[in-house]
Amino acid sequence: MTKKHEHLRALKGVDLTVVRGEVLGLLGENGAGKSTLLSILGGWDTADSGTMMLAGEPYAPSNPDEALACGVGSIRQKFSVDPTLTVAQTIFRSTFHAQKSEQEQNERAAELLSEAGLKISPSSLMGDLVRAEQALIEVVRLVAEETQLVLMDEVAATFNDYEIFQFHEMTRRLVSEGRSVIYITHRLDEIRSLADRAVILEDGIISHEIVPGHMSAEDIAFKMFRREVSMHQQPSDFVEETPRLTIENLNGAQGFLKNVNFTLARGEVLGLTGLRRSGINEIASALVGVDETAEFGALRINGEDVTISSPEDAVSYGIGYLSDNDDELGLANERSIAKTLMDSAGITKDEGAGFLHEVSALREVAEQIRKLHIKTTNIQGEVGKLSGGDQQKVALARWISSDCDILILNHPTRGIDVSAKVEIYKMLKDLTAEGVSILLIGSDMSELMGLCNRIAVMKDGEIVAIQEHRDATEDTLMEAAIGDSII
Ligand SMILES: Nc1ncnc2c1ncn2[C@@H]1O[C@H](COP(=O)(O)OP(=O)(O)OP(=O)(O)O)[C@@H](O)[C@H]1O
Repeated sequence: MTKKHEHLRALKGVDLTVVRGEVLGLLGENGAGKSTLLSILGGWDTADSGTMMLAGEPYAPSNPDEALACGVGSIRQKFSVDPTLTVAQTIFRSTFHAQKSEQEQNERAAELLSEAGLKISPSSLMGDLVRAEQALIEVVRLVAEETQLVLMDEVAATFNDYEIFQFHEMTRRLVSEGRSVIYITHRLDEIRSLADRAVILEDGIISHEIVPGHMSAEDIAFKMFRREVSMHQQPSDFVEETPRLTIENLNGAQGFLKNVNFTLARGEVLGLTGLRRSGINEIASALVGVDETAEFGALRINGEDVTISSPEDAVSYGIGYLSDNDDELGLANERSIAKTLMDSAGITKDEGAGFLHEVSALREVAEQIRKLHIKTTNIQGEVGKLSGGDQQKVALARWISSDCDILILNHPTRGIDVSAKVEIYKMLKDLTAEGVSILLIGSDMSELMGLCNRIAVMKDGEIVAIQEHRDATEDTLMEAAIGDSII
């Protein structure tokens, strides 16, 4: 199979076989062509040349509905759900059950949900579910649609360990029933525990086929990047004690956040983690002035009381926020990569030296693109045409090069390949060495352990533990996050 996007040869002759009852991992660095390949398999795009056979029959879907009619369904990287539909309506939306009464749909959905081991009500609104639950419902939908080949593109990028466990359980059930799954992820622990087999896509060509369960993450990374990638990170030494940000008795999110207290020191990375609906995202909304119900006993920056009523206010106080929601990344799809990276207007407090001078600014942009391995042949090209992981790098790079003293980064490395992640860890450490303070909201415990000086764990809208790096392990963090809940 071959495919060009404009002048870029995204797929240069891919040969691939998927057998019944297997999870096939699809690995490769950002921009390698993985999403392009799945888009063609799922009928979202068409190949320039090549043929596909499905169960021995020629297969060439011209749209996703045709693919679904042939038994091929996808959950895409940026899947969206209709928040106004119920769970049952979502599950049956393209099946004959959609014509049945609400009660019948709810009953049948309850059976499917129970077979999948999910405790979600069929009448819940999709908009009330968290992202991981929405993804699980999407899988149930594919089961209801009798999909035989399921394509999953980076669906679990922001899931916590428990959500990944649940998602993998469901995926294994799909294959044990004879379906096949093609699974894209950048989390090598995920691929090692889930995939029976994996292929590595390298610059539009399949370069390796591996059995990931038999290999270490380091060995897989070596095959992917043809060099060693250091997987084990340690946070920088941190000595500064002066609080830069002080939060006292924060209540918000319509009463959900309760008496939250913490400080963030100069040069510190404070992790913030928790299971679903723990309150970690709500803290970010309160801090950047989006949550109108937020009330602070005290909110101090460098010891001074401040009031923040909007993200612009936050920036004026030197607080930058990288959301984990694609729509809130602040990227305009049609803008050029260079302009997006250069124009930190509204982000930089002081549009000083480097950024005023176009030539040195462009040089800086080129350097960022090189360091982060952003795959593009044209820095004047549109941001929206970069691969998903490369767009995330651009969004993050803008904040890294801003003048903000405090960065709130929500799942900053989601969708980014392991090699570029290591570069990003270095950049974040350099920032903290310069005195920048980082509140790192995340679900990947090993990443938090590798970067954070302290990690705060939330549960039910409260901070239930703040663990020093030297005392914390992935297990102690998970125990605090779970508490006495029965999951
Ligand atoms: N619509 C488009 N127009 C132009 N170029 C595109 C378009 N879509 C993708 N590309 C380019 O094709 C290449 C492959 O992109 P693709 O999204 O398939 O990569 P990927 O392996 O899925 O990356 P990631 O891991 O970041 O999701 C990239 O260089 C990307 O910039």
